[in-house]
Amino acid sequence: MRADTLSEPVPDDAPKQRRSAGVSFAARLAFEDVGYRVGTTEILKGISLSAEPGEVLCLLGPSGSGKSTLLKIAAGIERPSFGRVLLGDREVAGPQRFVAPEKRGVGLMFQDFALFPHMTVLDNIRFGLRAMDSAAAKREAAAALERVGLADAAGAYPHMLSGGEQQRIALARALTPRPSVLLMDEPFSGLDSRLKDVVRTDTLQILREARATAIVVTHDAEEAMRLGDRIALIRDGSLVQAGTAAELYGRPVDLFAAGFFSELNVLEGVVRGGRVTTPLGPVADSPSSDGTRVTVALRLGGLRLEESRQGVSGRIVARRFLGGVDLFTVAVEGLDQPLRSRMRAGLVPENRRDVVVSIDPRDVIVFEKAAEDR
Ligand SMILES: Nc1ncnc2c1ncn2[C@@H]1O[C@H](COP(=O)(O)OP(=O)(O)OP(=O)(O)O)[C@@H](O)[C@H]1O
Repeated sequence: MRADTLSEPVPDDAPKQRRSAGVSFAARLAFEDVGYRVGTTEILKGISLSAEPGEVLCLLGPSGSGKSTLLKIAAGIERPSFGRVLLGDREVAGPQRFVAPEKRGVGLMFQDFALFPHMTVLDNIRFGLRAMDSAAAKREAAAALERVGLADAAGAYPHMLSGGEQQRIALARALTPRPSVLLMDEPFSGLDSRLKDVVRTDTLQILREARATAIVVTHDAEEAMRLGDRIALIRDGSLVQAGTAAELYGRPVDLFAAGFFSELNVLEGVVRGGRVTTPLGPVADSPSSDGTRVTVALRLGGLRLEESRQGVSGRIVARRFLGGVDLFTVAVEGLDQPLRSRMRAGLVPENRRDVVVSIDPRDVIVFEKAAEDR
């Protein structure tokens, strides 16, 4: 695992309160129409996006969508083929300008955050403060260790620490030189799921205390929702949608965005008399004209299986107990594919096969065909 910082070290005469408060000079980082090509392959296709000072922005997308490349462009590890990157008011990459990574004052924390195995924890953190006089660097590093709750580990070597502790050391190391922006690529991917939750929560708290601007790459929508003040969803090198978790979950721009945040049933529908009609009956209002064909996404939690209410008949063909919920597969007349439903565990009796299917309108998202085809 590797932790690195590309920040310029804090000068010796830095104000004392910076040391004790652990506050960085958070900056805005903006991508303006950033593109990246390798040969004729367009890896990033003109991305405009910014992280505001003190904000945690998550870059979310499937594997190969270009998230890491965008982060490397922010760091200065890659040069954009076109467009600009601004750090505060300063252009750090553009057609006529390229600021080297070590001159940008950004901190990096990548998935392989490799602490130096032959150095103690304290020395690992001091490494990022090489230009500082030794006593000041030691004080600074000790304060950083305290901030991440590992003051007692100063003399330990990395192999003596758990994965989560190593991750916190790496975070301390990246933050100690007070980067104006911290760039993190899948920082929790090496941790098991239980530890991940704890370390993620700790990390968010440390970022808040440091008031750092952070850009975090992840392919996990839940992680992005937990961490990000805003989320930028990327697919095939393009920005699909940026906004808060609630905006992306509640008003996804297309089926891809909707599917990234929830498991869905997808149905065909058509507008008749101001209502979207499907084989499950009318599911939503629509301002579109009669005959407009639409795609209906239905979150699994919004499909209820009941005994006696009026509605469309279905037959349970499979059922799985998942702890707090049961997952059902239900065949419904008029639909080629069975539907899936998630219900609170135990609500549907074990021996029930025939059910009536009803829909919670809050879990219905309608896309006109043009949006779906985007
Ligand atoms: N220097 C390069 N030469 C050729 N292809 C590249 C280069 N850099 C990136 N790519 C390709 O660009 C695409 C985007 O890569 P990138 O690592 O940015 O994706 P990602 O979204 O971070 O994926 P992951 O989550 O798997 O790391 C991939 O298909 C990758 O193979």
